Amino acid sequence: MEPATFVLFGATGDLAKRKIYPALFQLFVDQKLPSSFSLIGLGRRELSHETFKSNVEQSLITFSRSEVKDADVVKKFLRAFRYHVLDVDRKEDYTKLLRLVEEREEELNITPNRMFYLSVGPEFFETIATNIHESGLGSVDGWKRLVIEKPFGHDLESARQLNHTLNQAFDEPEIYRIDHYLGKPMVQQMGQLLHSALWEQADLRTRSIANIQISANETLGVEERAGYYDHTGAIRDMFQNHMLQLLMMLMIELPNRSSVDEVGKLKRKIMKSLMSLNKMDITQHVVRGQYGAGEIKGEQVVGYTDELGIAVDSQNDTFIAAKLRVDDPFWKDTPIYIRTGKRLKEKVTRIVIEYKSKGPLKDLLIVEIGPNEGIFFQRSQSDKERSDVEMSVRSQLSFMKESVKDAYETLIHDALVGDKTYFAHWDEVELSWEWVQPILDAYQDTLIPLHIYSAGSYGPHEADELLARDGFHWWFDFKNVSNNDATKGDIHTYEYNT
Ligand SMILES: NC(=O)C1=CN([C@@H]2O[C@H](COP(=O)(O)OP(=O)(O)OC[C@H]3O[C@@H](n4cnc5c(N)ncnc54)[C@H](OP(=O)(O)O)[C@@H]3O)[C@@H](O)[C@H]2O)C=CC1
Ligand SMILES: O=C1O[C@H](COP(=O)(O)O)[C@@H](O)[C@H](O)[C@H]1O
Repeated sequence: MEPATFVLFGATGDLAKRKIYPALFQLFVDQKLPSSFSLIGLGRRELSHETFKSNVEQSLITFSRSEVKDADVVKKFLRAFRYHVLDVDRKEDYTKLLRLVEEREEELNITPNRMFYLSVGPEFFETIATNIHESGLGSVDGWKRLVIEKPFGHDLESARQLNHTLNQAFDEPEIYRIDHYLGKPMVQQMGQLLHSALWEQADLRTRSIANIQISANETLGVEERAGYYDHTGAIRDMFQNHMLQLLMMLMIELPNRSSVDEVGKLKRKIMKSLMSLNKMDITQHVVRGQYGAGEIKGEQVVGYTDELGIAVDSQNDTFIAAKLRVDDPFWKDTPIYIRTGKRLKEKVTRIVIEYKSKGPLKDLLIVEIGPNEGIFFQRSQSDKERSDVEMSVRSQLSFMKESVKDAYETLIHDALVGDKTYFAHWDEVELSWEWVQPILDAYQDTLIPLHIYSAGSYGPHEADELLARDGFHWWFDFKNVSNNDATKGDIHTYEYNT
């Protein structure tokens, strides 16, 4: 792998501690970092190199997925780390940063390949990109790359504006937009696993699909992110990016497997084929919710507007469900239902493909993305009550060979080797915003009611009606789900109702 300097904006922040350092450490342990590697952490607070390193070490102890046992390994890893004080608005800080980066490149005798990772608030993205360009940090003989965290814009217009500014400093092939759902092992292996599953259940290959359901249900509430979340909501936080990416990743695999080289092109085609919603459709096809007080895993939790930092009269959405249609011969009769929300009954990200059938037995292909992973075939009796799911057969068709990797490990590694396959490309991002924008406008004009749902439920019952109108129901909204501690990854035991 080519040598590289990793310039990390936001090195003292939450994401760096929880995700970026543990991922880099794991890559180091797995010998997947360049042999000549330098990291320069940036933040406003004054820290010595040593204090910075010891903070990073602490974050490894707390968040690393493999136990940090060998002090020598950590010490070797931290040798690459330096800290530099930088305020994103102060141009002179970038000039000093350039000197430090060049010094380190000379010291290590490495080609100036620079990866700028923006783990800071989105309000800083444009300023930083511009200053990288103007300071000369981006004028390199080697490669330069910009890794950018979400959210990418607040709406269609701001996303276009942001992209325009970034393009003054970086070309599109140099911009790596992280969508951590694309780094999830199950999402990356979905194509391969789905096709081996369809090999086993060969008749499904030719059967028509009745509907598709994509759910990303969370038990967590807004946590400490009130400032961000209260003007973002479920639609911008999850739907516009992660949920639409899941949809694209699924649809490029059905009905036939596509070549990996074509991923970008196919995703664009899919987004273009999504039928856009007019005002009337939106009121009928989109359900918006906000959690009220309730009980999660036996504990009482407060409603959204009683959360710290949230306005008491906030009209922000913590839940969205939508019905999508695709203008394509294969998909034209197949509704796609997507939902995501906070403070729901269980933590699960799952895709259910329900096949058309004449009798009461329904054939389902289930892609479990997290916290459980695998592809299952299930033949189920479906009764009028949505939760009355009688499990007659459930067989695991495909499973992950390597399932423990964190999305950030994969994505940071891909960015270091210059593989953009699992990053969100501008066209997809723009098309996603284009699709979502009429819903944002409808929210703004209060055309869609905000339904309050009890924490610990599966969301507002209007989300059930969305499917019931078409003769369907959400699969696996179980009556009883016992979860263990969410912080340990939300492992469940399901109690099927028979
Ligand atoms: N945390 C998470 O779980 C996730 C975060 N993200 C995204 O990642 C990004 C970072 O989030 P997170 O780590 O949570 O945020 P934090 O608020 O925890 O950290 C922000 C970082 O930005 C630095 N910073 C703030 N203002 C300035 C400034 N004027 N000049 C230079 N540095 C500054 C802070 O350093 P200092 O205070 O030292 O200046 C700190 O290191 C955001 O875009 C967020 O949306 C995406 C997915 C999940
Ligand atoms: O990006 C985000 O994702 C998380 C959910 O991620 P998951 O990997 O646990 O499914 C969500 O909680 C957060 O609000 C959002 O910003």
